[in-house]
Amino acid sequence: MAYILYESICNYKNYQYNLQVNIEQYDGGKDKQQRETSLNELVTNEASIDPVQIQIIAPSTKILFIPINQRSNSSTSSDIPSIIPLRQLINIHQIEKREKNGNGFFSSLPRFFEKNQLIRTQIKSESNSNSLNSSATNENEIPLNLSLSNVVNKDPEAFSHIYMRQTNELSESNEQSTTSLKRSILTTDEENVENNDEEQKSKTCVQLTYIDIKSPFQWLLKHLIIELQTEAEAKTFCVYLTKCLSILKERPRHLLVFVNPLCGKGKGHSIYENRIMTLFDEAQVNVDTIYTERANHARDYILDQELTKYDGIIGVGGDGMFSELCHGLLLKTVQNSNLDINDPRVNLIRPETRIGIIPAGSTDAVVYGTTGMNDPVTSALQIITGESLLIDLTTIHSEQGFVRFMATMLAYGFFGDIINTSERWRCLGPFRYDLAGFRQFVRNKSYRSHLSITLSPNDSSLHHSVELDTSQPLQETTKRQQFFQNTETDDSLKEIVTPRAQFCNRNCDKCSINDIETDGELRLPLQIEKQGQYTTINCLNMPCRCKKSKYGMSPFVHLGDGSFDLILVKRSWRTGFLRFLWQVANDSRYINQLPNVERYRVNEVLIKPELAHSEQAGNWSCDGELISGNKIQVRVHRQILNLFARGIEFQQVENTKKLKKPFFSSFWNKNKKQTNANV
Ligand SMILES: Nc1ncnc2c1ncn2[C@@H]1O[C@H](COP(=O)(O)OP(=O)(O)OP(=O)(O)O)[C@@H](O)[C@H]1O
Repeated sequence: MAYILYESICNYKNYQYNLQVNIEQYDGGKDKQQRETSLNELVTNEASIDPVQIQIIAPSTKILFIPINQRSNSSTSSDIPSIIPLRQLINIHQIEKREKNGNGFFSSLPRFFEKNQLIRTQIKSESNSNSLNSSATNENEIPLNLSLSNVVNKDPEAFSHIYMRQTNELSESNEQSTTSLKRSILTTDEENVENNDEEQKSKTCVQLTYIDIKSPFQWLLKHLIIELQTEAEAKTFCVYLTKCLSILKERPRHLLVFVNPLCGKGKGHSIYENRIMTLFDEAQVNVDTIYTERANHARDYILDQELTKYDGIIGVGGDGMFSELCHGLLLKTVQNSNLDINDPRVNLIRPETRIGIIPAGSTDAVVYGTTGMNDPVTSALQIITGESLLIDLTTIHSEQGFVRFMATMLAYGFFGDIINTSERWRCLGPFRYDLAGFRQFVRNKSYRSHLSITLSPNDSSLHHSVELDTSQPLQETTKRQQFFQNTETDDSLKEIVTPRAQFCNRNCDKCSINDIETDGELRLPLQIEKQGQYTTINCLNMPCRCKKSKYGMSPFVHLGDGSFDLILVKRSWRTGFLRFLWQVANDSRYINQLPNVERYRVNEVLIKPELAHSEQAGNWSCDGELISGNKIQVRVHRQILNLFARGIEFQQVENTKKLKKPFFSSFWNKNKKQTNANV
């Protein structure tokens, strides 16, 4: 049942609204523990509301702006949202608006303006100036409340010098210009206040800072200043909403932030100081910041220090920084619970602390995979609102024991060799990767390997009309095993084991399946052995999207379903491998249709290079770092990390599109047998 916690009239510009705070009563549904709170916790002594003892669902609380006295359809402002859900509210406070007689403007401008908001305001003030000036001819129609855009319109002289600075400084489009611009507005404003103190009269306004989620991939911070009728009303409104905000338990209050000053060509420092710190300030999140001084600084700090006072650990950097945080946190949990990390069958325990990553690296595959794009502000806002995403990680073991955790991709062969060569060519700068890639492509090396693959039992493609006798799981495994082993051609096997084409969404079905038993059907892992000559063998825990690959190498891998994708690229002519690379860069949804590519969804894989007498093994790379081993075992750990991220909301864009077969696919299929024979 919906309940109105607060109601009054407010003004925004020259429009009037019925302002409501609606809460929803808890009706005994699921998620009780997390969501309920008692209404009397929200109601203070000052409140006029009857402190009824009801349970409410805090996250469903919303602020409504209902237009009143509509004279025409255009009598509401498009700047004001009709609803601000509590989840999207960052903070609220009363501000005092002083108005100059005649040419009124604020003395209390919002504390913080985002760069793009300032630009938008500027553009708006230029384009709307005529219409607003003419609409203000009648005294009764002068806006009761003024935003920055109106201020500029109403008193062009007072702001003309600021306008000049805005134009000059913003055209430089660097972070510093935004900072100095903020200062310039406030300074000018304060000077005017001092000079005209007697002329001013006081009104009470409320500033709401909230997140605008117009695009699911990009979140923006916005400010809204509304005016209430009396100071008491404004105060009650702020008290209620502050209380509501305080019961959002998922929001972090204290964070530890590691900044890699060298990441992404040295942009980590400026991204953090100019764009992110102000957001944490706005949200009143306490932050302890450490600028890393060497590789593994963050990992060692997490391992050595007591971190229980923090609600989360944040890295400002790229995938390497993310990997450091994972290693620090997971190894600490392993130590604390006396687990043997060198045992390939180790069962890890999920750390309680959440990890967040603010993208500032050169690839940012983790952030692309978990938020949909690499926007530092969006990631910071998802941390502030306490979004949560459980993701899988894999352990990598060699014959020597534990090697490392893998978050994005493990590669043997082509991609490992590129990393190895580019390490030796460091003096060439970033260009070395392209050069090493070209060299490797020309060499067209392939490696003979043996793979023991444990297929994921949760992938529905495996339930291919095999009748199960659930009372005898062991026997059943054998039956299935036989079914797969007796499958005659490579093609029919491929059809059965290729994962379903379904993007991993926020709240996706596959990641929310609880166990290996669903629909009364017992799903058991299935073992297959493979042997062949491969140009590259890749294990992907995330899609690995980046600027150079729209969908990543494995677009349908799921973040939390307890499996990862194994992509095998068999030896082929260079043209065959070029097709694979082209498809990865442009549209990897179809790579399994290439004759030389196989894709499996797996729980575990053991990769053993098989070398003839004088042959040299290929190189291994894991999350962009070189690793070594004669045989490598990769094993997934389901939902082992809790990330501050929302997951990707693909459904609006991608799932509505029908997957089309690639242009060449019919040609490939026709010639598949011939190509295989040639190789
Ligand atoms: N102060 C530092 N000096 C040298 N290396 C550092 C420092 N801080 C972190 N590192 C190391 O730098 C490596 C790369 O960092 P990071 O991943 O943040 O940036 P990137 O390489 O630009 O981004 P990406 O991994 O997305 O391509 C990491 O492996 C990390 O261990």
